[in-house]
Amino acid sequence: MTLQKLKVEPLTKEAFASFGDVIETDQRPFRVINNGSTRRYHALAQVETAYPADGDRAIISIFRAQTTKLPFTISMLERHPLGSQAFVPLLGRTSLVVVAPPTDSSINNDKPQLDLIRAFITNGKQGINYSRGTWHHPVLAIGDEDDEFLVVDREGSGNNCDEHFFEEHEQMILDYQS
Ligand SMILES: NC(=O)N[C@@H](O)C(=O)O
Ligand code: NI
Repeated sequence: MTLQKLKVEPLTKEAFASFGDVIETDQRPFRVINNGSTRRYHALAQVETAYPADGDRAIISIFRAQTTKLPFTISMLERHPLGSQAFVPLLGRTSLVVVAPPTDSSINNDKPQLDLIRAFITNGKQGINYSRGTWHHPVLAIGDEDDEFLVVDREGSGNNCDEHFFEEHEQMILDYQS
């Protein structure tokens, strides 16, 4: 059985719009602050939490991710129905991002739409913020050694991680040569 190979696209704000935000400074507006010494690239992304009145909190973590050996089989995607999740590279390395648009978590057997799954390569300076409910593969570091990301996501009550495992014939191959 030949699995579909995902086309890897360069990450851009426009291409990623239905999945979330790209956190970057290239071509972005800024405010000059601190007596002219600093550019503030303001509100590049919004942290979403489902139940702020019930104590949902936005938290900041660091993920040290082992490198993913390519080619890699995408056998599952996950989503966070109760909040957004942002990954910002700390070591300036490129990484791969595999996403599908959010779907209606209120219906049974809700799952990613196979034909809408897309793969992106970051430029090493770009971070991403998955919108609440965006299907995505867990972090995919592809450098020669472990990578590190600053992660901003939601802490609170309830299940905030749905996983969907594909049928074997639905799995996809992810590969990338720089
Ligand atoms: N589970 C967890 O904290 N990490 C994943 O959500 C991920 O997207 O890597
Ligand atoms: Ni996640």
